[in-house]
Amino acid sequence: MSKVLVSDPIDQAGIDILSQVATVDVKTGLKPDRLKEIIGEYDALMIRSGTRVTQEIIEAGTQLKIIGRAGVGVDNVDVPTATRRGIVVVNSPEGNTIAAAEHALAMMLALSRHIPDANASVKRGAWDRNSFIGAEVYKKTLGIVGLGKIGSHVAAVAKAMGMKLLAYDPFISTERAEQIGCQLVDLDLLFQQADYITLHIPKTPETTHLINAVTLAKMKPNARIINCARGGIIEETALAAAVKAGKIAGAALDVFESEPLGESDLRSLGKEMILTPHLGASTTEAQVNVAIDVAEQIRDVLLGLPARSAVNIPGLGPDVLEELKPYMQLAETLGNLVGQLAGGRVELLNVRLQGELATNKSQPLVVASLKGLLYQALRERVNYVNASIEAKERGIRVIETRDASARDYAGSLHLEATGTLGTHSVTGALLGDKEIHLTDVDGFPINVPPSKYMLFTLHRDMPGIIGKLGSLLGSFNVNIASMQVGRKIVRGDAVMALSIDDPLPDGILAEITKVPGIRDAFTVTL
Ligand SMILES: NC(=O)c1ccc[n+]([C@@H]2O[C@H](COP(=O)([O-])OP(=O)(O)OC[C@H]3O[C@@H](n4cnc5c(N)ncnc54)[C@H](O)[C@@H]3O)[C@@H](O)[C@H]2O)c1
Ligand SMILES: O=C(O)[C@H](O)COP(=O)(O)O
Repeated sequence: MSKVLVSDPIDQAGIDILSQVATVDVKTGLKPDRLKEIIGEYDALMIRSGTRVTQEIIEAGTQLKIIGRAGVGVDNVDVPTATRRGIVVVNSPEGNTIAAAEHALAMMLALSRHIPDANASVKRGAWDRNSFIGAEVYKKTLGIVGLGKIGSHVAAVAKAMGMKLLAYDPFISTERAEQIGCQLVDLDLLFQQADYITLHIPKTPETTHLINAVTLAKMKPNARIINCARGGIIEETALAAAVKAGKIAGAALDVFESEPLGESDLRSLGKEMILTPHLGASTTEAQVNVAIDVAEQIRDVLLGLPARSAVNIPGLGPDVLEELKPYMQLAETLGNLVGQLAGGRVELLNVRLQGELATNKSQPLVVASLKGLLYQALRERVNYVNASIEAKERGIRVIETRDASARDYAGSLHLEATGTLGTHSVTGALLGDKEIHLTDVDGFPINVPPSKYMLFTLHRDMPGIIGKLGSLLGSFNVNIASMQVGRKIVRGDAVMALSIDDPLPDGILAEITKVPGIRDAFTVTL
């Protein structure tokens, strides 16, 4: 039975799902050294933001197949190292969207009305109404940086509260922003005009310290900043200084450069600074959502099925996956076949996506083709996660073309591999939407389902060849299950595809190529 380590607090709903297929150990608060010591026993690791999954941890996790992040941000996981080692990294992109958006809105209102400090003062026994005069958000300008899932929900609620919305997000269109009720502006204008600024962007090299002494100086003295996205987007010392000096009116932070927050100037500020301990996703509803979402994906991957929200398999979202699933198998089979026909070291793989496959959505088929191509060399070590990297490291160039006009089948895939021993090609399609058929080998039309053991010959189309080959195979006790010849012109060159019941015994290929008229022969195992 597989083993899963859960190293951060996860809702029981997720543990119950994992327990259907694995032994689950919940060990939270592990020190990095201890995690490194034990991770080698586990097939899967489930985390939140508390566990840092570094290169060292991943390399010690020799059995790891999947790392599941019960939440959105995977910045605590060394994704490139996981990818290189073929470990799927999954998250829950939407499970805590509402929780995080509501926390940002709560922070905005709490900051405007000094709720945390007013509450603390009443609890201390005071009744001080004058120190807590607030500001209304109605008719104020909210600047939203990052108009993705969380930013969009914040926009919808803020609009209903009567706020004017500005947004900065270089990756979304003006039309989309307008649909959400936001005016898309550049960052400088947003900084200059906003009364409230809320951050909903990932932490990237571009967004690190986006809020710093220079950008803070552009803001209005009554501006208030909310960060429920990621620590490090704000330069904390510069923010503390700006708030202390009254250059801006305040800030509310849920996330910090280093968590848990250590000694910090931020702690010394009064009611103009609200700090929460990374609570954005901490609602009962969000924790159930993310736990179920990620546990289901871990379960699927442990059962050999693909994950729906893998962050390191490009383009393989749930909708695409559902549509492409049968074609992924086709691509893998063709990749494996053409790799064996080409033999030697493959240097170039041409992938032609034809008919209905000639859409941008079909990109994962290129990865699946590479996975098949590399299978003979890497066996179980190659998967959808690391196939592209492994191919690149082996110097395999990939050329991807699309031909929507190919009409023989609804969709078909053509692979051509060029290697040190020559060039070979195969084409395949699905019959009845799921049965794989080879429809072409080296330019010769055939129509056969692939089987585990196959023999292909290139020969002259002339009387007697089939009989001679049959007798030869018979003399080696090889049973033929099916056989088909593909040719372009009568008595020209032809291809023969045979399905055989067992692997071809050693030495027989050389005998086959001695049969007059047979130019070449290839045996493959699929
Ligand atoms: N505090 C919490 O507990 C909590 C909970 C959930 C999510 N988060 C964080 O909130 C952030 C947003 O999450 P989401 O689910 O909305 O993500 P998302 O991917 O849906 O949206 C992010 C948006 O940021 C935009 N963006 C990227 N780079 C940008 C840049 N340089 N400038 C401006 N915009 C840029 C993207 O185009 C996208 O629209 C993430 O950092 C996530 O980790 C925090
Ligand atoms: O990226 C996220 O999903 C949030 O930061 C939530 O983090 P958490 O799961 O540790 O609460």
